[in-house]
Amino acid sequence: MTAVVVSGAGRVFDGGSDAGTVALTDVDLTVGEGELVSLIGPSGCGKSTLLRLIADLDAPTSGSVAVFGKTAERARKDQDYGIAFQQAGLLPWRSVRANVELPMQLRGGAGQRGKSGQPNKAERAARSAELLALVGLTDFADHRPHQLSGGMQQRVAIARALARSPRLLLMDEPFGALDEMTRERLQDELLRIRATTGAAVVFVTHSIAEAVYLSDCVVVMSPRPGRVVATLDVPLGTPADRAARGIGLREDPAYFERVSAVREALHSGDAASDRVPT
Ligand SMILES: Nc1ncnc2c1ncn2[C@@H]1O[C@H](COP(=O)(O)OP(=O)(O)OP(=O)(O)O)[C@@H](O)[C@H]1O
Repeated sequence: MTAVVVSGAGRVFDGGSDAGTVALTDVDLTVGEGELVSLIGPSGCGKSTLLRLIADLDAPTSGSVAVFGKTAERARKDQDYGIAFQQAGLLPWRSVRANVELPMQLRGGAGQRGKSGQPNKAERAARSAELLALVGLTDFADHRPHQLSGGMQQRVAIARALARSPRLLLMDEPFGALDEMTRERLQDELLRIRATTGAAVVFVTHSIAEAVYLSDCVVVMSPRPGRVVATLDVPLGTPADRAARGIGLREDPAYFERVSAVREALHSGDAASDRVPT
């Protein structure tokens, strides 16, 4: 089943006495099961707004959003997706382990409760141990977030997003605040996590290189009002292949070719835009 289908979605923010801000117009987006799709475009083009529509943190003013064939609201209530944003957003008074276990302690949707109920304490402990091993933080389970580096905190946030084994991850510049070395390491970890979990991902980024390295498909958006100006496939192998190649992939001519193609699409989107300069 398709993970996400956005059809003709628009979002106009009410401007009070003004005409309002048209953030998105007529956006179509499809994310297949297990696929990683990046959204890239200039600042203010509506990438975060689009992600928020998928997460049901906001509603479109036109068009529709479906997540695994359900309304976005139903998918949110069923905890069908995990979210990771630029700021890790960990609870400072909780240990790393307790942060990862948090989504398992919150009540799930009706579907979730009907199926298997909430995980008990032993199940939560087993799951958090598994996830902390996945992101390489087993030795830090009892630390508090402030005792970790920014990159480690972001890994905790990713582990937390995976807690309920979602089939979909929504990530808004999750590595944006990190230095280049840490960022590349976490990109490799995300490829590995995808290879392990098979989760689909919608990934917002400003980095062309990051989008190409991680994605099966890069969706290029125009300056505001955001529209999809190009959808580029990135046939550089499965997540497992890419993770295994690591630096070799970053130096592959096929990778550079895709980086150039995305850059050209971004610039032609800029030129084609009817944006009024601000
Ligand atoms: N809650 C809101 N109220 C009014 N306008 C908003 C709101 N949220 C976003 N906007 C406007 O919608 C447009 C798109 O914003 P959005 O944050 O989605 O862009 P973005 O592409 O994610 O930007 P960036 O790359 O800088 O993070 C902007 O013009 C912004 O001012």
